[in-house]
Amino acid sequence: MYQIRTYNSIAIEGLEQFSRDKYEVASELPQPDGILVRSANLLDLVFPQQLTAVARAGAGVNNVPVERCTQQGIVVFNTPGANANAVKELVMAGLLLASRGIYTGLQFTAGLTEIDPKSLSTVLEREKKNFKGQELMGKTLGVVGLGAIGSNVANMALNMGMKVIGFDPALSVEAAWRLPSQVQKAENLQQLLGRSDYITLHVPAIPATKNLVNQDTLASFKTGARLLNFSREAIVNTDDVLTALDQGKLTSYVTDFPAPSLMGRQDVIAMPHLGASTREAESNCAIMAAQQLVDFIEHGNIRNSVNFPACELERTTGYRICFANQNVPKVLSHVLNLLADQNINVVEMLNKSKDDIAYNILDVESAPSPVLLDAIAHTEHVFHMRSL
Ligand SMILES: NC(=O)c1ccc[n+]([C@@H]2O[C@H](COP(=O)([O-])OP(=O)(O)OC[C@H]3O[C@@H](n4cnc5c(N)ncnc54)[C@H](O)[C@@H]3O)[C@@H](O)[C@H]2O)c1
Ligand SMILES: O=C(O)[C@H](O)COP(=O)(O)O
Repeated sequence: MYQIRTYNSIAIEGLEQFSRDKYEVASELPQPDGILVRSANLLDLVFPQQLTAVARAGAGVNNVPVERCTQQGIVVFNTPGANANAVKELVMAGLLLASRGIYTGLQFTAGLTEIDPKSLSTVLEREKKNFKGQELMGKTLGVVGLGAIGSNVANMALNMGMKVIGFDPALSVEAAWRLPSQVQKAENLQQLLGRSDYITLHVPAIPATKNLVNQDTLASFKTGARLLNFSREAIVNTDDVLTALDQGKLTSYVTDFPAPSLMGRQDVIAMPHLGASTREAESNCAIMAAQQLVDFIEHGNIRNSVNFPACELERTTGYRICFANQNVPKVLSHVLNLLADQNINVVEMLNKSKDDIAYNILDVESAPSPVLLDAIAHTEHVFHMRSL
């Protein structure tokens, strides 16, 4: 039996991907083969010896110690795009909340519990001027990061009659194809910030994006701009945003990652990390993460890993050897020689690399002996080996 340890509650549709005759899935397993996680913080977790994979049912992997996983031969997966529509829809709500007096207006009407019903309409009509807003149509939205979520948001904004300008220095070819031609491409962040009435952030939390919005970049914003952060807390310097709000540089800040100092302000709309919290997104992410985990655990296939190369091979024989090694010459040829020395024929094989890591799948004609497998596992530069 394989063991899968869950952190966070994972949608049932995902858990159903693990057949009961092969898998034990629970939140309290001491020696898991795989981990399934959402936002739980694994940064300080000591990983058990036989752990082979961590699957993040979602996009951001800043709660997973990816570098340490790589060093320990643990493959980290995420689920690109599986919750993008959910985030896009909440960004749409965020744009409206930042534009109209919805939030303050609701607070006002909620406080009218004691009012005389006969005067209600008079009071509402008298006070509504306090909650006047502006329309999105014709305004410019700056989208920072044009990946799965950013490109969806750009499309949505165009459909709402907004102009859209985008910035993404590392746009993938796939993402570029998804992007509507009406999206203007900013040459740099500063240009985007200076042209946008609304700015929405859709970048990963990585060292390069830490404090991306800070005192200096805020200086490039149009006065009165509105900022939306559905990415991560670390991408925005909260103190600098508070100063910008106080000085009127920013009109409002909508965030899915509220810091304590942001609470209780009328110009901050703070949500409790709700971006991916829809039935559909939770299910999509859980199914995708679980299927990737099963395919890796049972067949060694790698799809949507953030630290290992993509490597998928249809099974051609009953004997499969998978191994990972430092991406240096002669490792694969050494392993092939070990197999040849034992008269073991390779029927199909795939070798892929990503940065410093190479990963190999070898389908062989006959059963490799424990001694041969041991020799492969101990080949110089090999740091992970499984016979499946
Ligand atoms: N609020 C939520 O619940 C929620 C849900 C999903 C994702 N997220 C966050 O949103 C992030 C983006 O998700 P995604 O699915 O669109 O990921 P993605 O990988 O598809 O897109 C991220 C894009 O950001 C770009 N990028 C990286 N550094 C950049 C920089 N310095 N400037 C501009 N662009 C840069 C990348 O090239 C990529 O195109 C995630 O990493 C996660 O932190 C939040
Ligand atoms: O990166 C993500 O996918 C989101 O932040 C969603 O996180 P969650 O799965 O904890 O809702």
